[in-house]
Amino acid sequence: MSEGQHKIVATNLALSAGESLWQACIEQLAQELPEQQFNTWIKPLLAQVSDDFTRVTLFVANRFKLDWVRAQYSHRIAVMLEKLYGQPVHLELALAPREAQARSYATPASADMGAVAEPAELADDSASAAFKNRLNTALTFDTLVEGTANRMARAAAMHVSGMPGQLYNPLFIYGGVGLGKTHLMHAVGNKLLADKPGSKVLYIHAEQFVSDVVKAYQRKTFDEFKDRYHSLDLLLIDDVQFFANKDRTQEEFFNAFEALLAKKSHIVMTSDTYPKGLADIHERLVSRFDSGLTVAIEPPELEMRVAILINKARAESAEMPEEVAFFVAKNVRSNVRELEGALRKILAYSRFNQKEISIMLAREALRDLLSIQNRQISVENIQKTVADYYKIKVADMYSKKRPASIARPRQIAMYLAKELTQKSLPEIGELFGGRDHTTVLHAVRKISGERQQLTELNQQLHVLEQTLKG
Ligand SMILES: Nc1ncnc2c1ncn2[C@@H]1O[C@H](COP(=O)(O)OP(=O)(O)OP(=O)(O)O)[C@@H](O)[C@H]1O
Repeated sequence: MSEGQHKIVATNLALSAGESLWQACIEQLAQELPEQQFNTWIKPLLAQVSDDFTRVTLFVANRFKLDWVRAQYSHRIAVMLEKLYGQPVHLELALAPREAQARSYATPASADMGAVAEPAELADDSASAAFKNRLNTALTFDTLVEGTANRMARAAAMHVSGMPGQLYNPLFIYGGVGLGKTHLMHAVGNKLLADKPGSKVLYIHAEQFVSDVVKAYQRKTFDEFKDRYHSLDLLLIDDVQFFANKDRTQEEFFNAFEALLAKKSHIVMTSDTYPKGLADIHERLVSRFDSGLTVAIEPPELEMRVAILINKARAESAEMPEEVAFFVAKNVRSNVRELEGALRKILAYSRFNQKEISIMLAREALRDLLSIQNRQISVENIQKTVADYYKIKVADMYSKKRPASIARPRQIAMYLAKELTQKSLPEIGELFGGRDHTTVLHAVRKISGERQQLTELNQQLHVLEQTLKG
């Protein structure tokens, strides 16, 4: 980062909203990181958020700290900001100018500019975090809105938190991005701890597990690693698809899995796909994943999206009229994280302009987002996306070939064309190699009927829809 960018500090870019985004981020990091690490590296950071929320610059006191924060925390911070905001956030690190340091680094001694701890000491979070459960206490069953989309998963999670180690072990929760899998997992841990405070619970992202395996390997500390993982009462492990192609990690996870199940500890996992859909994970592990209860979380339906918006606005001490919530929910359909992003924009917009929340204000606040949503999805795009997904040629979308491996993706593409575009049945037929409109109608009916029955097909359609809606 060049010196030139220091002047950003002086410019007054959407400070309140930016501050609240950054505030939410550091509150989350405070929950997840060992206190000493948090106080030393995160608390002293000064953040500058651009007014469209897409760029965050973090100012760090000196070159050493800058390198350290970049290496150790920048990825994590960027992921968290993206989670909080609902869209990718570009993160930059810069050296803080002197006047900003004087103004903003008036933090406790641990954050003293001169007092730089040894990296080796601080890098070792495996020991200091050994009994930190990494749970976010805000993510509970109470704050999770229930609807048809998550009813099964929620009921199973509730059951596990009440009677761990018994039914549904492991509990495998899968679904698309931002649908509340992580939230549900934390809720299980928080409820168990509320009921039985002495329980040993750990929430961990699969990537962190990978990194723990690597550290244990490098430092030859597998005994400590095993002590740590094999002694838990409840292991919550997020996004296990990240184990793909990591043989050593898979082996260690397999061992932990067997040890935990043998002592009737509970394991809850999440992933973006059902176990058999996981790529590059050993079969013995996949079959273990599937040996308890596997349950999907679907994208929330309209009424659930409305309830989520109203609840979340209330949690921010704001009232969102129902008609505004309907307007937003109809336009933001893909996942809850996006809904949260939309809500944050509306609240910030209303606060800055000191205006009541109305449909007009929401339309204004979400201008960019709505224009992206309204971007036309073309039949050609659907054909290409579906062909890529099922690994067939785009040309097969208009060919006369009939083997099931081709005919079925073609029917799925026809169904999506009817769902996601304004085209009529004859127009769609025309674009699929001049087929009759009754062929299209048959495909649409068949796929929409099967979608109700077949969870796997439903899941594939969600992935395709999310990809197409961008
Ligand atoms: N039913 C719900 N009620 C209230 N909040 C929800 C609900 N579902 C999701 N959320 C919120 O939406 C955000 C995204 O959820 P979460 O991080 O749990 O998604 P995820 O499925 O784990 O996604 P990813 O796979 O991308 O990590 C969180 O802030 C979460 O609290």
